[in-house]
Amino acid sequence: MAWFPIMIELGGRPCLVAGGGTTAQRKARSLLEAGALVKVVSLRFVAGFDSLDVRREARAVRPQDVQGMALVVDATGDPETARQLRAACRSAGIPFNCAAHPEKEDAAFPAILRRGSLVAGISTSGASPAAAAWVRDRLDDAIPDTFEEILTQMENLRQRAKQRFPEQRQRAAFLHACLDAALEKGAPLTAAETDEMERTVR
Ligand SMILES: C[C@@]1(CC(=O)O)c2cc3[nH]c(cc4nc(cc5[nH]c(cc(n2)[C@H]1CCC(=O)O)[C@@](C)(CC(=O)O)[C@@H]5CCC(=O)O)C(CC(=O)O)=C4CCC(=O)O)c(CCC(=O)O)c3CC(=O)O
Ligand SMILES: NC(=O)C1=CN([C@@H]2O[C@H](COP(=O)(O)OP(=O)(O)OC[C@H]3O[C@@H](n4cnc5c(N)ncnc54)[C@H](O)[C@@H]3O)[C@@H](O)[C@H]2O)C=CC1
Repeated sequence: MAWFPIMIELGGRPCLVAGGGTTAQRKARSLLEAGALVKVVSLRFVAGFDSLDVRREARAVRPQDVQGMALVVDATGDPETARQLRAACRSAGIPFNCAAHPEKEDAAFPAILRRGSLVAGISTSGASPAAAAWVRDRLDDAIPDTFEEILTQMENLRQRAKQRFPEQRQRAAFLHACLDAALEKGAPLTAAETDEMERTVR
């Protein structure tokens, strides 16, 4: 296995989940957290779907269902359904995730950590989803509670650095110095502290 991690924009984009079991429920929730418009087609649905903001269709899934989707997830556990959906996705150029047969998929779900703008996806190349989740949880423990606020400040400081420093080298030095100082302090810097950083770098 040699998987390449890539971030894909799913906000406001339609995604199909085939199957209505607990695995489909977890995949659907994960897609909703990314802002996707989720349609779930399944013969039956577990009760957990009642609290999810998805469009449900109670029927067998068909290859035509993949049309117009940004991503398709098969969580039916049925090899023939997986084969048909994968073929339909392949010919339409749509990324396909198969919960039960990783060897048949083009895309896998990692264990995900979200903290404001931070998104981390951890994979073990299919070896152990439990181990991927364990690494995600350790990462979660290691990142301070204030990280989200610091990240918001860093986003603003990047705009400021682009305006104030003509050279990339200065911009990078300023941004690294601000990040190190904020993490050391455990909170976003004050205006006086960022002004001081700017003077130091000049
Ligand atoms: C290849 C991959 C394809 C994909 O689903 O995209 C895949 C495949 C399979 N998973 C199986 C089982 C379980 N998976 C989970 C949970 C998660 N599985 C996830 C991802 C992936 N699972 C992809 C690779 C990820 C990587 O590279 O590491 C996570 C990270 C993300 C997510 O699903 O959203 C999420 C943790 C999320 C979290 O905690 O946040 C649990 C629940 C638990 O752990 O309690 C169990 C039951 C316990 C167990 O079996 O360990 C089986 C065997 C099924 C069987 O036995 O019938 C297969 C098929 C096979 O391997 O053959
Ligand atoms: N990737 C992962 O993280 C995990 C994958 N799995 C695998 O994923 C598969 C699904 O797991 P569960 O949700 O526990 O199974 P499940 O049997 O509870 O759910 C399967 C769902 O698919 C529906 N379905 C079956 N054939 C269909 C069809 N042709 N059209 C529409 N709907 C159809 C069923 O009505 C049911 O709702 C299993 O094969 C399991 O081995 C299981 C756990 C985790």
